Amino acid sequence: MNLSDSELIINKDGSIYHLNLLPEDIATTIIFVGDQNRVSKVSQNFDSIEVKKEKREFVTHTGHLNGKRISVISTGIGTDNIDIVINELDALVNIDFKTRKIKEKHTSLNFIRIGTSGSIQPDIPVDSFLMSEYAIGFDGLLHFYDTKIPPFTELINAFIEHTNWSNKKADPYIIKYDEELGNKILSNHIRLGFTGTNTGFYGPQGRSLRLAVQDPELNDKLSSFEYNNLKLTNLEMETSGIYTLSALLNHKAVSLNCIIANRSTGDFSKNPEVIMTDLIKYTLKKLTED
Ligand SMILES: O=P(O)(O)O[C@H]1O[C@H](CO)[C@@H](O)[C@H]1O
Ligand SMILES: O=c1cc[nH]c(=O)[nH]1
Repeated sequence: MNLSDSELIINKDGSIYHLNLLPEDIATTIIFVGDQNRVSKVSQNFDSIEVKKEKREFVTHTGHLNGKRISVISTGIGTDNIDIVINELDALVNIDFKTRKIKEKHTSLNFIRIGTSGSIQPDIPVDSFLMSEYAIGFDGLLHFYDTKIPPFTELINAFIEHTNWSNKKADPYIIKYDEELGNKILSNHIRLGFTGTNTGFYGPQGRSLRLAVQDPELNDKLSSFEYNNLKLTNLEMETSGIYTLSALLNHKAVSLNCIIANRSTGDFSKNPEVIMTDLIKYTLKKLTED
């Protein structure tokens, strides 16, 4: 089946609609960052930079480090942007833009998110690093796809009961990291965690400036939830979407979090840029050593 012009949208120069990238512009190892200014903080560590392109909040640099080709792309904020980024990256490698047909040979990409996040446990301090072993999505993205991902039904039901989850919100869903890719990056500098992916930074993460939230106890319920020794550790805004689309499209994904806020103690990192630089350098070292 040929994909129509309105489904697979290709710009006049042959690049994909939002990312503005050609198939040859991306490596198979791709680092995601939320903030476009973080892209050059990653690529300044490369030995050489081959591609620099951007459109909207999606900035891409592709280069080489220690003989390995790596891309870094800013996703902007939220799983709605992740839906665009991962579908378009997958199209770049798995759809033939000339015939508009899905290629017979599948190419698998490695996605590594390097993001910031807020801890919800007092013993996970600011300036620490966390790899999301599991993510629970409060954003609903998974429900728009015909998914065969096995649901963690008992865990989700226990969560819904513990939090008295409002049925006006999207049904939470749970999804795991890619263990093989995770093990390549993991060390005793990084703890494994269970990450909540929210559809906003304020109300959805229980922050109240001038607006009251629907459930002021929600963050306490999130941090007190425990099921088979699994406790929720931190909140951010992309991981569940990255894990879901990677699993559905047969790519590998891992999400790394710099803990810059601790929601239970009220702390915020004194120098988030320094700890982010540490995590970037650490991750690049792990990705390029063999
Ligand atoms: O620092 P990034 O990677 O953007 O990640 C976190 O920061 C943003 C909110 O400030 C959200 O995108 C959240 O997931
Ligand atoms: O508390 C936080 C900190 C960073 N990013 C988030 O989404 N939440």
